[in-house]
Amino acid sequence: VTEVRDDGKGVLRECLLYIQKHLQRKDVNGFFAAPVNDTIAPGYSNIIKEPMDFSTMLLKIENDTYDSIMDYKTDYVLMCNNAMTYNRPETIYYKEAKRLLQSGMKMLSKEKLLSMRRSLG
Ligand SMILES: COc1ccc(C(=O)NC2CCC2)cc1-c1cc(C(C)=O)n2cccnc12
Repeated sequence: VTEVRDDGKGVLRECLLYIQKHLQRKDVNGFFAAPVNDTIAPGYSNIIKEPMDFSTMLLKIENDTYDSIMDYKTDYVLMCNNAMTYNRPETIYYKEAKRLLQSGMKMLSKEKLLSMRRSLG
């Protein structure tokens, strides 16, 4: 049996792709699928200094930019917080961001990650 020598980044990439697939499924309208631009959101680039969206996070996963799941979680929280900063609480974007944040924190909870790490061996 040839032992699969992994540089470690491969395992992390697989985990992150799995996590992103499940988290992005919650974004049914695709509001977080691509960068927000000033045309659909007036003044967005003046208010949000560090934009983030799922397509950018996917690129970072594929380029092995993240060095841990917690590193990925930082971008995920940033994406949700941006939406809760720019949009008023009564908007669909704020409400979706709040929902994404809650479901994401369950998936990215310490317990969950520990059990995932244990199952990966
Ligand atoms: C990639 O971002 C988007 C893509 C598509 C849509 C969209 O289909 N909007 C229609 C639903 C009512 C208009 C909205 C957004 C969108 C996301 C956001 C976020 C995430 O703040 N946003 C804020 C204000 C206005 N539009 C948006």
